[in-house]
Amino acid sequence: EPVQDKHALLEFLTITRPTRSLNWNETTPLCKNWTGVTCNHNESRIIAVRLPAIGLNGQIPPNTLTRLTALRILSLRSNRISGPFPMGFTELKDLAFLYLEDNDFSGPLPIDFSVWKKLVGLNLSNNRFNGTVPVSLSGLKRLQSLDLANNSLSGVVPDELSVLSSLKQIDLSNNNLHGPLPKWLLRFPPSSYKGIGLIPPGDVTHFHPPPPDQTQKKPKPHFLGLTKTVFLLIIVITVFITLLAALLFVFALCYLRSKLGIVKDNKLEKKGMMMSPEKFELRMEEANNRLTFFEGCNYSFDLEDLLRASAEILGKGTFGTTYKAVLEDATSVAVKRLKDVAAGKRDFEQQMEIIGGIKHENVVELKAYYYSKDEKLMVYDYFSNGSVASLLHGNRGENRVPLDWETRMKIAIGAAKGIARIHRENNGKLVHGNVKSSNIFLNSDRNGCVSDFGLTAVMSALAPPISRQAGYRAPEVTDTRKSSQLSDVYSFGVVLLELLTGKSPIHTTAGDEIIHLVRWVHSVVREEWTAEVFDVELLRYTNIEEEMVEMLQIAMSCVVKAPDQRPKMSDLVRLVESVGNRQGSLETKPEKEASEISTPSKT
Ligand SMILES: Nc1ncnc2c1ncn2[C@@H]1O[C@H](COP(=O)(O)OP(=O)(O)OP(=O)(O)O)[C@@H](O)[C@H]1O
Repeated sequence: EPVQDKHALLEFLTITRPTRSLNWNETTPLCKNWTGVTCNHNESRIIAVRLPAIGLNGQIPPNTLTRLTALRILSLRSNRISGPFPMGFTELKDLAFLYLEDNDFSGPLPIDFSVWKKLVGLNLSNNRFNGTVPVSLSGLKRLQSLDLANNSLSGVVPDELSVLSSLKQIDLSNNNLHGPLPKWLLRFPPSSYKGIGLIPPGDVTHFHPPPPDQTQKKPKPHFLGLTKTVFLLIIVITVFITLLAALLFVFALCYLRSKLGIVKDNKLEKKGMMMSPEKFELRMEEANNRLTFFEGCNYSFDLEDLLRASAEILGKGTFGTTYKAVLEDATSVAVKRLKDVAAGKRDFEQQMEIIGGIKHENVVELKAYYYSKDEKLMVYDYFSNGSVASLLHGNRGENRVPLDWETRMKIAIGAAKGIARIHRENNGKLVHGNVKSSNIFLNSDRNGCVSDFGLTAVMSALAPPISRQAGYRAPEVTDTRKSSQLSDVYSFGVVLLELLTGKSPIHTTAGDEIIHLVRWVHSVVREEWTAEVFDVELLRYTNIEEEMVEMLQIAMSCVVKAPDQRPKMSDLVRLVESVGNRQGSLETKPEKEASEISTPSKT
């Protein structure tokens, strides 16, 4: 463990006291546990510190972070750090990425940037830096992205920066820069230098008074009148052209914004794609929004990190698409990208607060969310073992590991407890709204825990029914907003049937007949062929029949048509637990191989 680096960070923490608490502790292993900190391969040095939006205030204390001389990534963005650019950073010669944007830094930029020869990304935007753009930036041969937007930089844009051949993005917009627009800057989009007084070559909109004509005689009164008219005419024409240009600019901006929406959408869906900081900046300007983390969340990344992360689609569901995102520091998270959100920002945020406020071992915790006009995201821990749906129905090949009875019971008990917990929230009014096996995961104790709840309240009422959900949907639920706690009970009953039968809620037979699980179970039970209902994979256990039948009865009581005849979730916890806790149930061992079993059949 890098002890020296650890002390430097602890000193930094003691002095700065961020408003969001960090889990940095002298006694815990830094490289494994500390939020926002990444070590090198052999854990001898810290190579990355990412502390975005943790409420850092005041100046960076000297001789703290600057002792982390192996640092390659430093992100202190989106805090309230003030004071001059920390000159001690010259010690951090290995820095490849420096993110200090969205702070309150002021004063001039360092004169000599050549000390950070390895810099690839530099973002100092949205501060109050003044002075000139340092010529020494031209020495950063690896620099790919430079963002100095929204500061008070003045002077001209140095022509010397033309040598930055690796530069892919630059943003100098909204500064007090003036003078001619350097030719090299023209290879970047106009948004890179919008809002500054640079004069494009051959600009006709700038009025240059004609040089005084020495040979001209003193103008006669009528001639003077005519000059005035011409002068006024020029002013009118100039004003007209300027207005026209402004109008065109606004149109162009709107067009660009709508375009960016599409670009971003596509990118998110492509693995490993990155959104350019300048486009991102524009989006952020538009939304003025950040990821909102819930208390106790030990993640330390922000939206930009998330958008940069490599992403893989896990699946498309009722409320949107879920991605697995792998961040720079190898953390994996599941990001749900919602579609058809009807709620406004305030209602959405309120609902997220309700959802994120639930901390329970059987409820998948919402870690963070994001809301903007065009994008609504929810961030969860990623469950690498997959959902109960994939454990039950996935991998039918040779190396399939059947889900044993003990695990199925733990899933049922855990899910019941989780849903019951959700039903107690918001004065007992919160509805899960989407109980199904693909929304149930195994927690660290291999108990079921439920996810993807509380969304019906914010979604559009017209969400089209999706067949996969249809199998779980109670008959009275004609659109997703009509979900209730009793319709959750119905869906939970379907999950129980799924666990007992090993069949999907809607599936097709070999003869392409569509089978609705609830109806099928009803028909089989009615004909008193109950044993035929159970999953073949369960029939190898000889001492669980009674429990299976009891569970089947519980499941059937949940899926009755009349909502008020269904049990409450709190009752179900007791019922399911009483079956699960039965002596022997949780220690059942298979006694027969699946191949030895002959299932009862209708004859
Ligand atoms: N936190 C997570 N970790 C791992 N996989 C997840 C996570 N959240 C969702 N998934 C998986 O991603 C896929 C898509 O999930 P999503 O919730 O978007 O759709 P769904 O569960 O199929 O339908 P619905 O939107 O109706 O819940 C599913 O297979 C789901 O199990």
